[in-house]
Amino acid sequence: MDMLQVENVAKNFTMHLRGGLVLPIIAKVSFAVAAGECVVLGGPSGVGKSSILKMVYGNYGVDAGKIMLIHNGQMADLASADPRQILQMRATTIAYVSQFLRTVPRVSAIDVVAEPLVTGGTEKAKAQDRARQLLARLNLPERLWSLPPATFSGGEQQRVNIARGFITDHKILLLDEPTASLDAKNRAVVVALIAAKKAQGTALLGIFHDEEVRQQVADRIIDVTRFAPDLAA
Ligand SMILES: Nc1ncnc2c1ncn2[C@@H]1O[C@H](COP(=O)(O)OP(=O)(O)OP(=O)(O)O)[C@@H](O)[C@H]1O
Repeated sequence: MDMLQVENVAKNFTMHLRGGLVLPIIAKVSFAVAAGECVVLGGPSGVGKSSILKMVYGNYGVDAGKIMLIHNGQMADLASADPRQILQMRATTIAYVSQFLRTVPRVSAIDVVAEPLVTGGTEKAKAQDRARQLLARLNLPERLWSLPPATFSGGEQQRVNIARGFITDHKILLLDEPTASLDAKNRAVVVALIAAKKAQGTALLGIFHDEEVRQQVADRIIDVTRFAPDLAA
């Protein structure tokens, strides 16, 4: 069953500082991701992979097309959803591991990780237990768990970010280079966590530059070059 269907999506960027110049980035982006499948976006740097992920998460607006997902048992179009609806979709349906953790002052790593579960109504102590399990699995030293991640290393912050993205049972999980700053041992943990999500029926859509990781996780690779806009039109 398709959990996510991207249909004829297009994205332009308008350069307001350059007299409103419109840059077409991608067009006619169409693909689907089924439950239990990991689809990887491929293609050269600058081709639009991150832009697609940001549109699917609602961070970037969409200039044309639809982003259909099963939300609360019904098909819904994220591309035309209002901000309040997008936040509801993020609370229950669609999760995202960004390239970099956005740290919040004075919030401990455990609470940063537990927050998406608490927001979804899980009791705080239970959410923190789950957060501890994930941080241990990702080999984050226990002495760091109660500290705010602002001073953590790049790889430590990324592991907090991964734990936060993987803690819920959302049916769609977006991954923007989750293994980029990790060592081999922790890359292998992330590959195993992805396999577990697939086995649970999660639909995963991601960007992985590491060829070995990509081969291990991808059921299908979509070359985004094929969505380059037809500039002759
Ligand atoms: N907010 C923005 N404003 C203007 N142009 C943007 C914006 N975001 C992305 N772009 C442009 O859109 C194009 C696609 O960028 P995107 O980050 O999606 O590519 P990518 O395939 O993910 O690249 P990489 O592999 O290097 O991360 C690039 O030419 C980029 O400069």
